[in-house]
Amino acid sequence: MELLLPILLGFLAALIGGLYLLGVCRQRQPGEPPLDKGLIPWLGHVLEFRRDTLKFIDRMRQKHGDVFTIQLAGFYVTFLQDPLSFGSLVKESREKLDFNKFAKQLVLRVFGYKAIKEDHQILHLSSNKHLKGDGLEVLTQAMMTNLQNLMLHSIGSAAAQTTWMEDGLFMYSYNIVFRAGYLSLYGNEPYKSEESEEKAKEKDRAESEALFYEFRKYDQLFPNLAYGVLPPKKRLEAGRLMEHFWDALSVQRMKNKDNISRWVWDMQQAKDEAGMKESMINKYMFVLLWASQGNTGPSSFWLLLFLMKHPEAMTAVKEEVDKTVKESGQEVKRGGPLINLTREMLMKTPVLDSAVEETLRLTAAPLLTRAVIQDMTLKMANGREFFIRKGDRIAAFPYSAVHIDAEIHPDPHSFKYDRFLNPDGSRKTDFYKAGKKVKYYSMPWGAGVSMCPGRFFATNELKQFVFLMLVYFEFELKNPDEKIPEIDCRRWGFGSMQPVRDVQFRYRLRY
Ligand code: HEM
Repeated sequence: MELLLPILLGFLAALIGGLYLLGVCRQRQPGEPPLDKGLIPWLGHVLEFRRDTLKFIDRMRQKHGDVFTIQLAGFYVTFLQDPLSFGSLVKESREKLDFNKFAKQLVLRVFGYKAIKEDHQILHLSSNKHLKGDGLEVLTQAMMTNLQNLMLHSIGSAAAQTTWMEDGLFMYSYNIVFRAGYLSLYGNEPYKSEESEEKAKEKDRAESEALFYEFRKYDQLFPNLAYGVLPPKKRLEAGRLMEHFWDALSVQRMKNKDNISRWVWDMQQAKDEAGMKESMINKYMFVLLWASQGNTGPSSFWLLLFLMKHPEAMTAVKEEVDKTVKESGQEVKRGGPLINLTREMLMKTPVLDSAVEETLRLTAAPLLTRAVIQDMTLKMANGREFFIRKGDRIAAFPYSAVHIDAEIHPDPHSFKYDRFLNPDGSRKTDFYKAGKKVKYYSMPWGAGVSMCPGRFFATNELKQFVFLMLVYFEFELKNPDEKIPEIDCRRWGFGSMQPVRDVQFRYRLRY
């Protein structure tokens, strides 16, 4: 008996420790948000959450209100779903809420990249210089040249002039916008003479096509890879794809390119100066490819589709596009020069701006997550306060909290191209809930420290693509009565959503 007692006590301690680790022992303390651990120890609600994040969060919100803590695969995550209180999450100091810790783990798992402490500063320095203001002018011009190379290379051939081409709208849009964006950021094949220019352009087209093909494979594995639930065979495939991208985007390969964007170039240099190994910089190039090309393509699909399904929106945008071209003194005609769509022209399109914002409201659904570094108090707009524990996470899912809130955006599931326009044609930024102005009325780019640094370039890319489609092509849905496809709910939380199926359309040159 004397011998048995310590063994029994040891066993009991291990059992309690185990249960504690599995989260079974955690209880809601006074002042904390409602706690919902789910039925499965440690895993908690992760399966339901992964299956359909939107549905799950709405169910929790109905049960608990706008703030609740749930258990997700070993983490306790407090969801803040009151849009009037988003400031508490977005503006909280970095000593209390940290974005990097969470992002570091993710980029290692999904891109093989080991983050360094200078990363965020390097990214923001380069983005502030080259993805906004004057720096953006250069990139917008590069995008224009590359879009025209990809979309109009067959111009001049008699067949291309009259023949209808058929394609899936999602694949067509994603393909063109991905490839043009990639070439604009990572550079073009160099050439020395006019003859070799055509060859170089052809090589750009072929190489970017091959890259897109591989990117789509990775894209489809991504959500499960990010959640660490890929089956072994697919994990191997993801590993093989990663290696392909590290090589395809490597510093060595880029040395042979022309027109590499300063955005990418400056970051390569800064990481080199910070002492990072070249093989790790190659991996970072893949992080940047993912961040810059994974969202804009799908968003361009939704934008074109919404316009095609809403003739009044299409007419308004088309009128604005025609007017902008005319006011620039240019004319599009058969055999004439290609139009030069400048950043200045892109700044005179409030109707298209509103259509882009509306598209992103309906189809961009990021999950904002922060690690809680110190015990803290979450202050709500209505004066309530909640204690949050160190080691937990705080998250917001603006899609359900704001984007489709019927009070903020009446008839929230309908596409209204002028939702973000005032009657005088200026941008509408006044939206209300319970009589209070909502500052964060749409959050496709996230917010605060991790807000998308590429948002101005992304908006330009979407506008350039639609602009060129309207100027150069006639296009229509193969089946005009076909319904807008549902959103693929496996991707909630990952930025721009994708459709569950493609939609066939046809297009041909107008001139
Ligand atoms: C429609 C297109 C796009 C959407 C909807 C989008 C959305 C987002 C969102 C929601 C985040 C924040 C993620 C978080 O808080 O965890 C983000 C981050 C980021 N985006 Fe975008 N993005 C788009 C296009 C772009 C483009 C074109 C670029 C670059 C040229 C870019 C570069 C980045 C980078 C580098 C980050 C990481 C920021 C950081 O770590 O602080 N994005 N994006």
